[in-house]
Amino acid sequence: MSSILALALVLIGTLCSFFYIFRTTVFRQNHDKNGRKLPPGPRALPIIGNLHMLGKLPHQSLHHLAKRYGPIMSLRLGSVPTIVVSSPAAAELFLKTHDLVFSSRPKMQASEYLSYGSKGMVFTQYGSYWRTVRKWCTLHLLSASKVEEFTPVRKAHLRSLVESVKKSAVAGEVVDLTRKVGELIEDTMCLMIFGQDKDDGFNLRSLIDQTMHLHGLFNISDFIPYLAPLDLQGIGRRLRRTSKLLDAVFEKIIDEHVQGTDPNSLKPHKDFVDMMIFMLNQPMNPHDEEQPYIIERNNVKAILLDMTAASFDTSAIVIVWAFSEILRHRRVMIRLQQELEAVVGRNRLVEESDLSKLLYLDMVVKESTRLHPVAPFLVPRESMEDVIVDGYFIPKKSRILVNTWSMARARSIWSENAEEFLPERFIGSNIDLRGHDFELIPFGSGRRGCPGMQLALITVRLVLAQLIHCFDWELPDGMQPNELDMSEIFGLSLPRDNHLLAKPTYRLLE
Ligand code: HEM
Repeated sequence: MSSILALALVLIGTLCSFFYIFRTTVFRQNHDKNGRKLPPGPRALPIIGNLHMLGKLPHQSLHHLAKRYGPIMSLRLGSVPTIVVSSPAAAELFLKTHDLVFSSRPKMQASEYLSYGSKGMVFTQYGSYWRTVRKWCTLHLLSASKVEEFTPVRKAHLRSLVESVKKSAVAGEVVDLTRKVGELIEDTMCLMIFGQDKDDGFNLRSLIDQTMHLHGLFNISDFIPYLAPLDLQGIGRRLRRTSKLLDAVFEKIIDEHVQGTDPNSLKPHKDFVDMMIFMLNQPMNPHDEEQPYIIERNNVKAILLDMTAASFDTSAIVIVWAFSEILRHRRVMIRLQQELEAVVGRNRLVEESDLSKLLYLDMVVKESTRLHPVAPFLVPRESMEDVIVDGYFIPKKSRILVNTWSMARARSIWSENAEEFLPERFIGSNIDLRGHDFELIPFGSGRRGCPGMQLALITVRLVLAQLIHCFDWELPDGMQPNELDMSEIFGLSLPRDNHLLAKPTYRLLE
C-alpha cells in the first residue's frame, strides 16, 4: 500500500512540475503580468534575460532564433524588453504602419559619450530638436543640389585613385582595396563636411571605426544599469578614451573655422561647419513650446561627429563587400565590364551622368546590400508608447531590432538560392532599395530612414563602376574565388573582418 502511495505522490509531483514548467515557459513567457499577449520568444534568465544568447555575431544568432520563434520575436536583454523583427511584412508594420511610435532611439551609454548626450542626429530621441537637426543637415549637406555641387570633388579624387592603382598595376603590386576605398571616401567626405582636406595630424578614420564598433556592442551597462559602475566589459573606459580623442579633433576643426569666419558676415556660408558656427548661441525654435534651446559648441561637435560617423564607413563597407562578391564571381565582373563598354566605351573614365544607364551595376549593388547589409539591425529604434502590432502587445520603451541580415536569407522571399550572390534575380523585379519595398531596406525606412541615401548611392555606384571599368581584378597569390574569407565583424555596421586585397591590370585604351 505504501509503495502505491509513494508512486502516486511521484506521479502527482511529476505532473505538477510539468504543469509549472509549461506555465512558465509557454504561457507566462507569452504574456505580460497583465495577461497581454507578447510576441513569442525564448525563455529569459533572471537578471541577464537573453543576453547570453547573442554570441559574437548577434545578427546570426537572432536569425537562427527567429526561425524557431517567428518574425516578431520578443527577448529580454537584461531589463530591456526587445523585439526582433525578421520578415518584410513585419518590418512594414513597425517602420510604416506604426512608424511614428517606433521613431525614437534608445538612450545608450555610447550616445552619452560619443554624441555629447544625444545632441547629434543619429542617436537622438524623437522630438523637435531631432526634427530641426535633420532638416538642417538635409538642407545644408545632403540635399540633391548639395550632392551635385560636390561632383567635381568626387571626380578629382576618383581620378587620383585610378592613377595610384594604375601605378600598382604597372608594378604588378597587390592593392589593399579596403584601405584605398576607405581613404577615398574619407577624403571626399572631409571636403563635404568640413570644407577642408583631412588633417593628417589625426587618425580620424580609425576613431570613427572605433565609434561604429562601440555603438554596436551590447553593453551590459545599458541593459543592467545597476552594474554600470562596474564597467564589466571595459566599454565605458573605451568610450571615454575615444570621445576624448574625437573631441580634440572637432575642437580643432571648429577653432580653425571660427578664426576664418567673420561672425558678422552671415551669408553665404562657405561650408557645413561655417553654417553650424553661424547657428552657435542662437536660440533654436524660439516659438516652439515643446523645447526651445540654444545651440552650443557641444551640439555642433555632436552633429559633426554624427555626419562623419554615418558617412565615413558606410559607403566604403558597401563598396568593399560588393567588390568581394565580384571577385568571387568572375562572370559578374565580365558582365559589368561589358555593360560599361557599351555605355562608356574604353577610351574614357566613367562620369556620374553615365550611372543612370548602368542597369546591371544597379542589380549588383542591390544584391550586395541584400546579402551584406551595412547596418544589420538598422539603427536600433525605441517605442514611444504601448502599442499592439499584429495582435501582440509591445510595451513602451521596447528596443526594436530589424534584422535585415535575416530578411535577406528568407527562402520564402528569395527562393532556394537566397544565400547565393545572384544580381540577375532583380531582372524584371520592381524591388528597389530606397525604403519602399520592405524586402530590401539597407537604408531603413520611414521618418528615421537614412537621409544620406542619395549621396551614398552615387558614391557607391561611381566608385565600383570606375574601378571595374579601368581594371581587371584577380585575387592575390593564386587564391581561388571560393577561398576568399568572407567573415564579418559585428558592430553598428558590419564590415569585412579582413582587408580585401586584389591585383589589378589596367584595361582602358586611354
Ligand atoms: C551605403 C551607405 C549607407 C547605408 C547603407 C546607410 C544606412 C543607414 C541606415 C540603415 C540607417 C538607419 C535607418 C533607420 O533607422 O531606419 C541610417 C541612418 C542615417 N544615415 Fe545612413 N547609410 C549610408 C550612408 C550615409 C551617408 C553617406 C550619410 C551622410 C551623412 C548618412 C547619414 C545618416 C544619418 C544622419 C542617419 C540617422 C537618421 C536619423 O536618425 O534620423 N548615411 N543610414
